Amino acid sequence: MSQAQQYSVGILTISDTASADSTKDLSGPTLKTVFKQASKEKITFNVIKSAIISDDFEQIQNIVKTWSDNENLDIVVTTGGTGFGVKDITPEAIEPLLQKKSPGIAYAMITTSLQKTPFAALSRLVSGVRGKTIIITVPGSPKGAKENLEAVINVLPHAVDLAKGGTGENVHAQLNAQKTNNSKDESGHQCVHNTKHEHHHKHEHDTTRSFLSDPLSGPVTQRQRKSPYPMITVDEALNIIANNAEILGSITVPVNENLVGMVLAEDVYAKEPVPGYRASIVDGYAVVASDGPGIYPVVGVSIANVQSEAMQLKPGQITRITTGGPIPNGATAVVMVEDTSLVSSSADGLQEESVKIHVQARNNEWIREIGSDTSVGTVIVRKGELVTAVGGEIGVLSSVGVREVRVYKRPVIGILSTGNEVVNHNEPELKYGQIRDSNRPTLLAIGKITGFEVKDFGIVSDNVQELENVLKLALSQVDVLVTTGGVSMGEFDLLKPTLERSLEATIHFGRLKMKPGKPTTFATIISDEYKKLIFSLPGNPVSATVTSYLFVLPALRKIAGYDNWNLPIVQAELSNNISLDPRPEYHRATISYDYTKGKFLAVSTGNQISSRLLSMCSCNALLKLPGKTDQLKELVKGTMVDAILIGQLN
Ligand SMILES: Nc1nc2c(c(=O)[nH]1)N[C@H]1C(S)=C(S)[C@@H](COP(=O)(O)OP(=O)(O)OC[C@H]3O[C@@H](n4cnc5c(N)ncnc54)[C@H](O)[C@@H]3O)O[C@H]1N2
Ligand code: MOO
Ligand SMILES: [Mg+2]
Repeated sequence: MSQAQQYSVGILTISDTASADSTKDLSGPTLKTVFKQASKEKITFNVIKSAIISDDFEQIQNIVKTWSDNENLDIVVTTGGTGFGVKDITPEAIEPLLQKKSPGIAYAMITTSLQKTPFAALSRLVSGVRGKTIIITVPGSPKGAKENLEAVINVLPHAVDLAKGGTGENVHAQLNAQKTNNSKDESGHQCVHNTKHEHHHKHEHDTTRSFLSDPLSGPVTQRQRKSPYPMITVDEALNIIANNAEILGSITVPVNENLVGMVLAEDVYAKEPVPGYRASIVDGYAVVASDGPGIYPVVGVSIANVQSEAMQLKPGQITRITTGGPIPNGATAVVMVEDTSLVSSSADGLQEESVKIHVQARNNEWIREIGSDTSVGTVIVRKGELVTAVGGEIGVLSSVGVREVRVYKRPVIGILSTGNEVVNHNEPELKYGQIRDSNRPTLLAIGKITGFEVKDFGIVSDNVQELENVLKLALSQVDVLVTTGGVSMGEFDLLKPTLERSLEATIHFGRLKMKPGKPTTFATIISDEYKKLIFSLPGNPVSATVTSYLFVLPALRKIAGYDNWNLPIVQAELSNNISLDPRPEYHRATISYDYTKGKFLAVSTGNQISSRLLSMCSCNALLKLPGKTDQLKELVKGTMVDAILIGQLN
């Protein structure tokens, strides 16, 4: 405890002027001084990274990501680009990188500045946590930067400690020992250490709301000509989705065939043994093994049926028994009927009187002991496990007297297509420019085959009001909403602004480094006290299908409580050369097991253009191909690649 706590810091100056001439950067050095002055014997801040860049979206993101993800800095402070100037984009670049937002930090900074100037109201600061790094943005003016950092610097060590999984107590002690000038803790303020706790109320983002999408009412002449959405990787996207996909709770359901497709919310144990009594494995005679071969009187019948109590057998006696029948007390083995012969029968010829046993039975031969199949207390299904029809879980649960189990609630999914040109697929005739809706039938089918309840919300035209109405209606009825179309750069691509501006949804990402599926959009909204997920998939039919497997299905599986919600991946050998796309590609292929080679072989489904839905036909795997580089333009036949299994192996 006496050792000083060390915190690594990076300072990023974001300014066109300063990046052209570093001597113009005054805020960077000012912030460094603030950190130096705040370093005392117990807590020291070490500024180990600093950089000056222009107001460039991608550069900002790259540096902040590197400093947090690769360099593992404790604190990253950016200065500049937080105002209302046309070039100011720092909050827009930083916000998508934050895995947890901390509007309180921005609030503390702005409140302090407001005491000096009303213009502080124009400050658009954002802050939060990425991994184990606390990221804060401060204004570009040296005065504002200093003032703002000083307002929060004393809470940063505590924030870092919590972000790193600590309790924060250590830092509290250090801070108290250091007797910092504004220690709130001395006045009895309690910190919340439960970092898992989430507040589910509607305006969680209000203090930091900022939009990347175009305004809804603006003319086409004013649309952004470059997507403002940072292009993130598929893995980053899956992480974001996983952080937002939460289990919905559990329900108790009876054990029957409807349990198939549900995921257990508890470990389930056998309540009764199987068999519940010592039982015969064959049809024959229960004997006392030590009697040996010989002729014995048949003193009773022990058939697989109700018996009030076990019969009693003495040495020198045998009983007839059927498969599954209860072994009489005193019997030590069963002899198969094939190893016996009838010696005498009753006068009416209906009953066996005595039988010859031809063989020497071994003790316990052909006897299933109580609980030898399933003993009491055996785990039958574990929490997080899926109940399948092949797995036999339903049968075993039935056999041991488990009549009900607790399972996770399954998410209800809504599906809709968007587009003025899109018409129902069974329309008798198409007008020029119309296309048949193939996305909705496909996604409805995927939802159904993967065991989820799907609701169809039809085709919605590219009209903000109609979109808003249907989206709201759908969101009131489902847990996860999947839309297709209208997420790219076209003037009728209205999903992003409608979600963000009309529905007040939070868009977590709007562009991915992948093919197909680049404009895939993921948003969340708090509705009916629940966090609902919205996947706005691209309209191109292949893109919609591929992204529904890659993103929607894992999310549904996570919500449904699957322990293992990722899709299975196998390695497969390419059967053709494949030229690489600049973006990492999810190439549709048919994979099958080749016994002579002892591996899976992958055959491409042909032309992979995102409109060619035929490339999905007979596809059972998505090959994960890397993006093209100067060194690697093509993967040759024979290369082993990861294949995400989306269909049956034939
Ligand atoms: N200037 C740019 N244009 C495009 C970009 C880009 O980055 N810059 N991205 C391209 C990519 S990649 C994709 S993918 C598509 C995504 O488009 P949207 O999500 O906006 O979808 P729409 O524009 O509504 O439609 C695209 C295409 O798909 C057909 N479609 C739509 N819905 C259905 C349906 N339910 N069933 C069958 N087919 C459907 C639609 O008619 C269009 O042909 O954007 C590129 N453009
Ligand atoms: O990424 Mo888009 O999905 O090429 O077609
Ligand atoms: Mg479009």
